[in-house]
Order: sequence, then structure tokens, then C-alpha cells
Amino acid sequence: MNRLLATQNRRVVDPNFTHQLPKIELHAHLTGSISPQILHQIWAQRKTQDSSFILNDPLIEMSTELEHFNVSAFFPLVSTLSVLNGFMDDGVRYLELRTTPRVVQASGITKTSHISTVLDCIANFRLSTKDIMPTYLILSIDRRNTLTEAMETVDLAIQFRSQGVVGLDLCGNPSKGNISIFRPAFEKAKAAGLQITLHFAEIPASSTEEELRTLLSYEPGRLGHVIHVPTSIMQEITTKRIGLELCLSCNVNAKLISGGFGDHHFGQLWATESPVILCTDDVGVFGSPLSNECFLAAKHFDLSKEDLIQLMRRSATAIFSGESEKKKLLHILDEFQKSMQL
Ligand SMILES: CNc1ncnc2c1ncn2[C@@H]1O[C@H](COP(=O)(O)O)[C@@H](O)[C@H]1O
Repeated sequence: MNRLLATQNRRVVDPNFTHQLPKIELHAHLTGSISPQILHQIWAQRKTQDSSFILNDPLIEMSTELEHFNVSAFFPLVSTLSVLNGFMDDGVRYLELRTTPRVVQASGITKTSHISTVLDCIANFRLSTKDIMPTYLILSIDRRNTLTEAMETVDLAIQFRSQGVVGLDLCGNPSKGNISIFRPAFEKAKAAGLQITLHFAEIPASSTEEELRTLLSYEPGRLGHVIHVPTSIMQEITTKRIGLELCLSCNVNAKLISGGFGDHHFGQLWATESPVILCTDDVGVFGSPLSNECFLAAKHFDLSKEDLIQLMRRSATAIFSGESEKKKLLHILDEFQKSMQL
């Protein structure tokens, strides 16, 4: 009896385990991943440099105005580095970060120089940390973009492919924009061998059958959020084994789903054969690092330690960078499972 209890206890997930677990993060927006403390430091630095800068301290006022203060474009090095360190310290062992190319005219920053600086930062980080967290970049197209802007983003992704850009994302306010205009952009990306991930069915208004079918016709390898999906479309998604980036704290705290953690669609989707990936989305905003997302999933859906390791194996099948990183991750997970005597 005691031995049975001891075995069960060994399987019970605690925050220490989810911190140690080698984790895979595939849906993290660079700007939203900056911690409030780092935002404050960047804000203070900007304030001393520019007396006409009128935004309030982000620690005092977390407002939508922050979106206009393009932190990652103004200070790409400090923001990217702080975000990479945050994920590494939380035990992330593979990261696909995403960001929107931005222009900051006053500082002479172009979309090209913005993305090139982020990529340089990632490359230096990988070198200086002995590549403990292989990191790749996804470039975001905003739903409010014009087709010309979206094409520019695709061209940048193609230009920087050899430096670690692995795909394109479609994000932004889900109540805005007409996503059908982006077909030539996603076709060009696909033809160039880039992968595609799309924010999908975040709110009822962006979940019409027409919109969801159009998005699926862009042949995404992964989908983000996947909340308001009719059954027939969900069946198509699971049959195609499209990767599902699920963000528990974001969806609960931003009230994108009704109810609490136990009501999240993770419960149903985890039971399918699809690659399900737990993701933070905007850890700087929602304050729940990936280790905590894993803990929440275990707590509310009764996952064991083995289940979480298996979840990471499934996540590994959905990465965009290719077979060699996938193999490395599966090996790391095997070794981890052995070391935990599971
Ligand atoms: C439910 N969560 C979400 N849904 C849709 N888009 C989101 C998002 N969270 C963040 N973004 C998108 O990410 C951009 C900021 O990161 P970058 O400056 O590009 O790194 C925002 O402009 C927004 O469009």
C-alpha cells in the first residue's frame, strides 16, 4: 500500500517538476513577453532621452497606449535579451519567438534593421549560452496590414531565412481587418518553403465559417488559440494533425473563453491525436511563465509527470525548424524521463 502511494506521489506534478521539465515554447509575442520591470526600465531610459515622450510609466499604467510605444523596435537588444533570459531561466529548451517588423522613423530604424538586430541578439544569445535554448524567429503580419505591408514581411522572412526565420504568423486585433486579402502573401511564403501559423477563431467575430476556411486554405502548420471552432472544421484540423498552440492563462484572464481553467478546450484537444502545445502568448502581460502553464494544465486536467513529458514530445513534432532540432528535443526528453526515474 505504502509503495503504491509512493509511486502515485512520484507521478504527481508540482511546480518544481514543471520548472525542471525541458519545455517547448512556440507561441510567444516578443513585445508581450517583456516583463513589466524591464518595460519600466526601457520607459525610464526613453524618458531621459526624449523630453517630448509623454507616455506614463507602464508599471503604473498598463494601457493600450503601450502598443504605440514600440518597445521592441525602439530597444530591440535589451527587450529581446530580457525575453530570451526569461524563457531560459524558466527551463524552456526550444523557442520560436514571433514579432512584427516595425519602422521607427525618428530613430532611423527600418523594418530590415529591426529584424536584423533581433536576429543578431538571438545569435549572440545562442552562442553565449552554448545553445541551451535553440531559438528561431517567426515574423508576424498584423490583421490591419495592407497586402503590400504583408508582402514586405514575407520578403523579409525570405531574406532572413538563413539567419533563423522559420515562418510567418497572422496576429493582431481579431475584430479588425479582412484576412482574405493576404492570400498572395501566404502563397509566396509557402512557395519559399516557410511555415505558417495563424491566430485562429479567437473571438466569435473572427470565427465565421468563411474566415476559418479561408485561413485553412493558407495551409498553416499550426494554429493559435482555436477557440470558437465549429465541429466540422475542428475535425478537419485534427485529421490534418495541425499543431494547436493553446494559451490557458491568456484565454482565461482575457476572458476569450467563458469559465475558468477547467473549462478550457485544452481538455478536449489533449484527448485527440493532434500536436497540442502549451504556450504563454504574452507572459509579460499575463504573468504566467510556461512552467506555470504546464502546472495549471496538470492541475486542472489531471495530467501526470509522464503526461507532461508526452505533451512535450507531441509539441516537438510541430516545431518549424526541422528534423534535426526535433531529434535533439526528443533525446533531451528521453534523458529527462530517465533521470526522473519515470
Ligand atoms: C490573444 N492574444 C493575441 N491575439 C492576437 N494578437 C496578439 C495577441 N497578443 C499579442 N498579439 C500581437 O502581438 C503584437 C505585439 O508583439 P510584437 O510587437 O509583434 O512583438 C501586437 O501588436 C498584437 O498584434
